[in-house]
Amino acid sequence: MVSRTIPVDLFDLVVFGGTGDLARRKILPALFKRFCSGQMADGARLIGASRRDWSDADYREFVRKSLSEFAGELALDRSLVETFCRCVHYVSVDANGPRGWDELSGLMVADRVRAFYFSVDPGLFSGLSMRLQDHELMNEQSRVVVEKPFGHDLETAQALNAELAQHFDESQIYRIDHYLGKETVQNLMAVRFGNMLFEPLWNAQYIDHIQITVAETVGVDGRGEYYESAGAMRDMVQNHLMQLLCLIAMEPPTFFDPDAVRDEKLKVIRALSNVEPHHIVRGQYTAADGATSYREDVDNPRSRTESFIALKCHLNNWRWAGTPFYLRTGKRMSERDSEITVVFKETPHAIFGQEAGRHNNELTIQLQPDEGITLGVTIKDPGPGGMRLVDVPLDMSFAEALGPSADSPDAYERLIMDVIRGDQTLFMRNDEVEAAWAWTDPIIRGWQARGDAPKPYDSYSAGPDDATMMIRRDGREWRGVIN
Ligand SMILES: NC(=O)C1=CN([C@@H]2O[C@H](COP(=O)(O)OP(=O)(O)OC[C@H]3O[C@@H](n4cnc5c(N)ncnc54)[C@H](OP(=O)(O)O)[C@@H]3O)[C@@H](O)[C@H]2O)C=CC1
Ligand SMILES: O=C1O[C@H](COP(=O)(O)O)[C@@H](O)[C@H](O)[C@H]1O
Repeated sequence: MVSRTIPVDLFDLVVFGGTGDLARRKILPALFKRFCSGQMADGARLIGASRRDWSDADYREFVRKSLSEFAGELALDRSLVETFCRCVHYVSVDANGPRGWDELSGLMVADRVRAFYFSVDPGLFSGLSMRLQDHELMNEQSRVVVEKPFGHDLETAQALNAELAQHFDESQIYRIDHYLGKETVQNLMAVRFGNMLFEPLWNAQYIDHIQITVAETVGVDGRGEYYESAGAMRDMVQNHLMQLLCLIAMEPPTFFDPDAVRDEKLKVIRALSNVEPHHIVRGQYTAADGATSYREDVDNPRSRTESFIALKCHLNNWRWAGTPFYLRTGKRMSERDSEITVVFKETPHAIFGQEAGRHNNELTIQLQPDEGITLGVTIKDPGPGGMRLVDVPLDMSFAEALGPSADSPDAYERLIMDVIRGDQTLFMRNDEVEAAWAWTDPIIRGWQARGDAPKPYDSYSAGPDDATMMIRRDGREWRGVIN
């Protein structure tokens, strides 16, 4: 089942790195699903580009395999797959040399949107940008899509921004953070700014603290080399968790338009305080339950890279002064669970007495799996036992509440269509990315200077005990299934 939508303008989507892992697992299936939904107008094309000497037919075969593996039931419909494949082309292009550029140029059609997706190593961005310009491939409706990682630190991110700015206008650059394309993440904005109910209470006066957890059961899989140089802080916190924090904490933008939203997010990042060393716990998974250790996975018996991080931070602004934000993310944890929990303060006075129990309302925004939003409300425990209080959930499971139309498109489906529509709201601006690095860098430099080693934790566990102790010292507990 795919959500049907009106077609976007006619486009050519050129995927540099079209034969790579990301294209195979995410980009091609996402485009196919949008095709099935009727969102790709007749004549729109996907053009795969990479060095290998393939024909259209070879690439179509690659696309068929990708769809059968990653596009679910839709890919069982062979006539759909074959009709889609007729929109698919391939050019052999070298980002670092002259090969293929004239051919690519010759393939382009005037008067349609051109999106150039850089799904390659960031070391190739410069060559691609230069050649796109030299071959006059950019028209007034052209965009470039840039994958993560966007830099390794502030300095490299600034250099990358400067490099891109030499060739493209900021309005043409779409920096992907796929978390922003997740349906529930967008719903977070709808819930906050589409209801009168929450916003008056959305501040330090009523909110005790906020938790953001993004836990994965997978390890680093085949990405050991990249991950060794990144770790959880650069891989997840600097971008995905930061974006979630922004959306939960930002002021209401005046309009739902790209710059209004990104201006507000930027203010949040700039308001982040430095993180004290004792408010950070780094961990590294060890072998357990038949699973390999992190060090085995990355083939480095001395690795000090973190596969888990938990930290407490504050926002230095009027709305949030005094409200801690607890962030944690890790690989090889006991469950796949991404959620944000907003824990409200207790009522100021316990009219039913302490023996009735006191409770905090909690708003839980579940990103994955099973997207939904739950509000914990305190009621009387039923029965004749007197006034005892109990929490019950007011549940907004999207699938139950909205039926089949709640079927969420994958983040890449949404984001690729936004690129074609020319809507940058869910993409990161240059200053946002740099501000995120400016906050991240001193934290990393701090633990490097102290020589801190990550704490070991068992694969498929809740992470290091120190993370539990960190929040417990504040008289609080991690929420959700991992605690
Ligand atoms: N895979 C993932 O899950 C994720 C990946 N990313 C990012 O996406 C980008 C791509 O990752 P991924 O797909 O995994 O990488 P892969 O190594 O699987 O693919 C790299 C692609 O680049 C092509 N390529 C390499 N050199 C050149 C060149 N000189 N000119 C033209 N094409 C070239 C390769 O094809 P050929 O060898 O034929 O040229 C291949 O298609 C990276 O920046 C990565 O960090 C981001 C999030 C998740
Ligand atoms: O960007 C990344 O995200 C994935 C997690 O994405 P999700 O959509 O499956 O939650 C993570 O595994 C990867 O390490 C990171 O680079």
